[in-house]
Amino acid sequence: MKIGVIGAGVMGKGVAQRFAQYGHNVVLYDISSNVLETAREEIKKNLKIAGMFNKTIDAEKIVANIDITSGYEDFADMDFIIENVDENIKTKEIVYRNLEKVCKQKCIYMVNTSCIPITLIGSYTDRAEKVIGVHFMNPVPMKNFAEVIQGWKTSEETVQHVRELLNKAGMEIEVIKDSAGFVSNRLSHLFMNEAAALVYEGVATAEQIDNIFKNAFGHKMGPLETADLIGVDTVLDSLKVLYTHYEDPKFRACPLLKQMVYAGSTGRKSGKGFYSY
Ligand SMILES: NC(=O)c1ccc[n+]([C@@H]2O[C@H](COP(=O)([O-])OP(=O)(O)OC[C@H]3O[C@@H](n4cnc5c(N)ncnc54)[C@H](O)[C@@H]3O)[C@@H](O)[C@H]2O)c1
Repeated sequence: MKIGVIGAGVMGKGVAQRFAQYGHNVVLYDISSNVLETAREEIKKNLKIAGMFNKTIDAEKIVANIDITSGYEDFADMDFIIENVDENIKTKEIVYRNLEKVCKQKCIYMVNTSCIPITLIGSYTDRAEKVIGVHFMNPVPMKNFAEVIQGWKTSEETVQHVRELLNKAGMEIEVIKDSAGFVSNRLSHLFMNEAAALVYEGVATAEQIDNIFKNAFGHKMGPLETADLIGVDTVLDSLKVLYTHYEDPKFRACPLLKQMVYAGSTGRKSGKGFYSY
């Protein structure tokens, strides 16, 4: 299959790597030339590390399945698009309007989003029946599960095609109806936001909160370790989407998250968040 991957940040790089590993031809695009310049090298580095534990992984061969592009023209012949740009409705709208100008009518759009309703994204296109949410988990090459979201107009045929593609790429899925934040992030963002509020109020340190969470509930990671892994900026963007969509104060972002983003403390990707890396 030919797969266009849009956005080469935390998620886009992981998505490109997974599908290239499963033998697909991947075309990767990002609006930032800096991001694009380093994307293939970073993917190759990750594959080389993975290759130390799994001798069947041939980093050079897999990376050869990934082409980099600096424009939309190369997406004309794609079977699937997997979009991973910022969690910002305006940014995503621009991308889908651009895709509509070039992609063949049979192409399925897979929206990787933390919270944005898939029915809304479908409204930016003339193919809402072929628009589906695929909420990949981070890090994508290692997480063999995705939450799949069927928008109001997403067809059963599209669900079936995406199920096949993901199953063949080693992934299990759970298909749910459309709702901002879906199942995973309506729950997890309340945990992360409240954990940030506990730090903000000085009730406990990030380490203490994560330790209590892990030991009390048996989770592998605490909410603040998770926020750093996702990206504090992405968590904040997602809370904004949830707050706007539900108009419910329970999703109002803790001011500490905003200050951290202003300061560039966005978590693992910047080297500093609730923890230092
Ligand atoms: N980080 C996570 O753990 C996680 C998990 C699941 C889903 N998501 C979702 O995946 C999406 C991407 O998240 P991320 O963490 O990779 O973000 P990121 O900030 O790491 O990467 C986003 C990338 O999109 C690029 N971009 C911005 N505008 C663009 C445009 N118009 N065209 C092409 N590229 C553009 C940016 O340059 C950047 O490289 C978001 O919607 C996010 O909510 C994130």
